[in-house]
Amino acid sequence: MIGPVDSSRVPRYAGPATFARLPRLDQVAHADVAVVGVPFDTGVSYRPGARFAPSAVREASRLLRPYNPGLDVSPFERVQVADGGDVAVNPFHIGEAIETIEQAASQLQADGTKLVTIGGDHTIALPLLRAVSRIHGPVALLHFDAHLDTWDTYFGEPYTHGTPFRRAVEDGILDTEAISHVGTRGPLYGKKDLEDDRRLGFGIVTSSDVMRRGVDETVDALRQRIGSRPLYVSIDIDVLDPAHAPGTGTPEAGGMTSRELLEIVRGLRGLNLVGADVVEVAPAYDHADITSVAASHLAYDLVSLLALKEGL
Ligand SMILES: N=C(N)NCCCC(=O)O
Ligand SMILES: [Zn+2]
Ligand SMILES: [Zn+2]
Repeated sequence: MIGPVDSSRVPRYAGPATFARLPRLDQVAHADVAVVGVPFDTGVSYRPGARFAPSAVREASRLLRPYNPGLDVSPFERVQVADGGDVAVNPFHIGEAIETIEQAASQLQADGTKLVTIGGDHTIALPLLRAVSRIHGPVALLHFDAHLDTWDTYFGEPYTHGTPFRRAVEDGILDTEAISHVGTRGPLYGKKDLEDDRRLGFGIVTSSDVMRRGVDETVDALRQRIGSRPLYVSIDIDVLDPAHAPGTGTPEAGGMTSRELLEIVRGLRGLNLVGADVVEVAPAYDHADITSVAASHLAYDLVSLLALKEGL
C-alpha cells in the first residue's frame, strides 16, 4: 500500500497537491478507491466557479491526517487510495462533457476502483450515476442539497445543475424505492416542484427536519429506506448553511452545520456504498477556505466509508 506523503518529514504545505497527499493513480498498480476531479461548471444557473473546486479541495486536503477517529479507520492503510487527477471536460459543450464524464468514470471503475468525485457543478452527478449504474444496476441515492435538482429544464435545456436527478429517474438508473433528498430548504418556483419530485419517487428530509429530529433519528430513517441496496451519495456543498459553506454558487439560508453533515455521513457506515461525489464548491466566493475544508473532510469520510467496506 502506498500511503500519503509523511507530514512529519515533508511539511504538508510543500510540494504539489494531490488529495490528502496521496499518490497519483499512475504511481500505484491498482487503486481500490480513487479521488477524481471534474472541473466543469457550464451547467450553473447563477454564480459560476465550481470548475476551480478540484484544485482548491486538494489544497485544503493537505491537513488531513491518516487516522479517522470518527469512523475508527486508517483508510489509506486499509485500502489503496489514489488521486485520479482531473477529467478533461469540454467547457463549451454540455452534451459532450456529459459523455466524457461518463466514459472517464466507466474507465476508472473498470477494474473495480470505487470513485469519490470532486465537482464541478451538480450536472456531473448524472453521468457519474450513469457510469455507476452500468456496474451495479439502479442504485439507491442519498442526495444532500439545499435544492431538489429535479427540475425539468432551464431555458429549455435538459442538462443543467438543477435537473440531474429528474434525468436520472427518467433514465431508470435509480432505485426509486430508495431515493432521498436531505437538507432541502429555501424558496421554490411553486408547490408543483414538490409534487413533481414526489411523483418521481423522492423522499425528503428537509433542513428543518434534521434540526427537529436530530442526527440519530435522521440516520435511522435513511438507513431503513436504503437497506442493503447499492448506494450512491451525492453531496452538494450548499446543503451546508452559507455560514459553513459560503463558497458556492446558489447559497440558501438555514442549512446544516458541517458537524451535523459529517455525523450523518458517518452514520452511513456499513451500508453498501458504491460511489460518491462532492459538488458545487466555488472557491472564488469562499473565505479562509471554509468551504474547501468542509468539502475535503466530507471526501475524507466518504473515502473512509469505502475503505471500511472494501478493506480486508
Ligand atoms: N444544484 C444547485 N446547486 N443549484 C440548483 C439551483 C437551480 C436554480 O437556480 O433554481
Ligand atoms: Zn445541487
Ligand atoms: Zn444545491
